[in-house]
Amino acid sequence: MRIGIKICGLTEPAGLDACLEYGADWVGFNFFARSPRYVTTTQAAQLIRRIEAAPVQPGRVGLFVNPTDEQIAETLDNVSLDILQLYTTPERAQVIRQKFGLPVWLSVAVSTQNDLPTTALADRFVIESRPPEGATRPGGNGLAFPWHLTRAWQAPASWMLAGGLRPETVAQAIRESAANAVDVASGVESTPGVKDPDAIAHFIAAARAV
Ligand SMILES: O=C(O)c1ccccc1NCC(=O)[C@H](O)[C@H](O)COP(=O)(O)O
Repeated sequence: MRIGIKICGLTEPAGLDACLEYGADWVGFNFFARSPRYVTTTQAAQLIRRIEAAPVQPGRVGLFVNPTDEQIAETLDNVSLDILQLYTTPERAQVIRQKFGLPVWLSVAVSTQNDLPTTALADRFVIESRPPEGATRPGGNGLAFPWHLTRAWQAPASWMLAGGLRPETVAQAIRESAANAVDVASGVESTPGVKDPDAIAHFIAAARAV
């Protein structure tokens, strides 16, 4: 099985170029202003020009936290995205999907088995750790949940595993969770918001070797 890999929160060319060189399937651009990985639409559009010049192009995922229609529309006017990753309710995600005509990936915060979704309310679920009390953002906290929780789950749609993955843990996480796709942000960074090209290379190699 080939594991799908998303590297999230690209902010600068070196990190993006590593994703292109080592073959990430998707790259994520974070439009949540309070994130250390936040990019403006101008920055995202500049990075996407590098993708457009590449021979093999990863999918472009835009990440939004409780966005208004206006925020999404303004972003799509300036940035060519393939997928919207949303931190919002399933109902709102459906409305956004209808309105903008792009696949929607819905992030789901998990700490117990009961948190796992049972109906196909998105094109894909991003199954990630519930943020700790007092967290200032709903994702990108570098926190893992017990990976075995997803093993017996009858997933109603495609999904990917996220939260606290690192080059040295991703293989174990895939085995324990039975995920066929993974998502990482902070685990491949040298400092918050700056990707480490070597860590990206190691993460992708480790995941693909499972
Ligand atoms: O990265 C952020 O700062 C962030 C802010 C708000 C919502 C989501 C955010 N990140 C999401 C991701 O990058 C990933 O989907 C996932 O949460 C993995 O993050 P990490 O635990 O850092 O690998």
